[in-house]
Parts: sequence; structure tokens; C-alpha cells
Amino acid sequence: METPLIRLVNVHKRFGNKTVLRGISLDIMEGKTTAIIGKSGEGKSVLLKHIIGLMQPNGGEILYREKPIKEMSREETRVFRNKMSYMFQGCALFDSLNIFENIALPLKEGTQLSPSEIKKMVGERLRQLDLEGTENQYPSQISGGMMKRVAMARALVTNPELVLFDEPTTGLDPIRKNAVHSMIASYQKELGFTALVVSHEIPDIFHIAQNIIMLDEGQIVFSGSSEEIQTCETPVVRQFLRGEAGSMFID
Ligand SMILES: Nc1ncnc2c1ncn2[C@@H]1O[C@H](COP(=O)(O)OP(=O)(O)OP(=O)(O)O)[C@@H](O)[C@H]1O
Repeated sequence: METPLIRLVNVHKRFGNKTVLRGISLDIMEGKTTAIIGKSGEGKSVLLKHIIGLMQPNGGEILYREKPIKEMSREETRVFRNKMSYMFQGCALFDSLNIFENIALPLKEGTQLSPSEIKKMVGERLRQLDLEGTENQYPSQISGGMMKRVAMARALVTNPELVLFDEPTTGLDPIRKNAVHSMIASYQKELGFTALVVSHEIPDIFHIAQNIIMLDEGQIVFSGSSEEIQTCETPVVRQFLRGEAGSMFID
């Protein structure tokens, strides 16, 4: 049987009196794109932050290739973190760094590569994402769509095993949204990473994700394929899909 890359087992998270995750168990399968959907404030970003290691659960555990991450040595944690990258909402580019420097940052900070090796790897991503010629520009000088591509180049420059995308299309027009989805799908295929995408783009996200997980009130109310969710009869799922996608998707 296939082993999941990441497994969450009965994960609970509270902030003060507020419980945000109530026993989340899920498997993230290698080489696939998994989408996490659900209403605002249901804990999707909190879930991503647990996988990255920015947050610790109050109960349950998170495993990487069946090894609990809380049992990892400092060196194992470092290696694990270097296999992951993320693209946050709003890109989070550094305004004081030019495009080349923004993309090179994870290589400079997380590896011992020489400047010439870094230049080669950044150059490859610049070419793949159609950003050649922008190296010396600053984030304030490029368009929103380009910024997303720079953020994507930065997320992919380390050849990560797992890439987490937190609402990667927020604030984009429909054409650029499609472009970002196509980029995720085509690079996922080409580079073979595992993708985890938090998204409100219903139904578009169903075209690029093989697995869908829906959170509601801190619990998983749906886990299955993008085909299965479209015929799911669970009322909370149908209501959500109808609300997000309107008449163009359901009924
Ligand atoms: N560091 C924190 N301290 C206290 N509460 C937090 C913290 N981080 C998140 N929360 C709370 O956890 C809940 C879930 O937040 P989260 O950002 O995961 O929602 P989300 O599902 O990603 O929403 P959206 O779709 O709007 O991005 C919210 O009520 C939020 O206020």
C-alpha cells in the first residue's frame, strides 16, 4: 500500500477557549495535488501551519513518511523543513530585494550552494516562469501577476518535495487565476512535487486537485476525489459548493 508523505492523526488545536481543529486525520499522498476547501475561518491556514511546523497541536500527531515530526532530531527537522516550501497569500516578497534576490533567498538561507550554483538554479526558474529580464527589478516595479510568478519561482527554486499554497490566486482577475492554476498543475507534473493548496476557487480548483478535503467547524466533512465531491450528498458540502460556485456549478 502507498505510504502517505504527510499523515495527520487526530490533530486538535485550541487558541484559548476556542477550538479550531477538532480531531483532524488525513493523508497527503505523494506526487498528488490535494486541495483544502471550506468557509473562512475554519482552520485551513492553521492546518497548513501545523504541517510547516509553525504551530504545534494540542493533541494528536503529524507524521512525515510515518515518522512523528515531534520525535525528529534537530538535524532531521532541518532536513524535513528543507524539503518543504510555501507560497503564502499576498506573495510575501521582500520589497528591498530585487527579483533575483527574492528567488535566491531560500537557497542562500537554507543551503551551502556556491553563488554560481545559485545563479544557475535561479536562472532555470526565471526561464521556466517566463521572468527573464526582470532579475534586477524590484517587486514594486512589476505587476500582480508577475509577483505571483516570482513567488512561485521562489517556492520551487529548492526543488521541494512538498509545496504548500495558501490561497495562491487571491486578488487576481479570472485570467490570471487560471494562469496560476495552470502553473501549479504543469509544474507539479513536470517537477513531481506533492502540492497542498488552500483555495476558495470553486469549482476551478477541482480541475487541478486529485484529492479534496473540506473542513467545517474544525472537522473534515468531506475527503475524496474531485469527481466524488461533485456528487456528494452531504448537506453541508452541497450548501458550501452552491454558495461558493453559485448556479454555474451545481443544479
Ligand atoms: N495565532 C492565532 N491565535 C489565535 N487565534 C488564531 C491564530 N491563528 C488563527 N486563529 C484563529 O483560528 C481560526 C481559523 O483561522 P484560519 O486562518 O486557519 O482560517 P482559514 O480557514 O484559513 O480562513 P480564510 O479562508 O479566511 O483564510 C480563526 O478563528 C482565527 O482567528
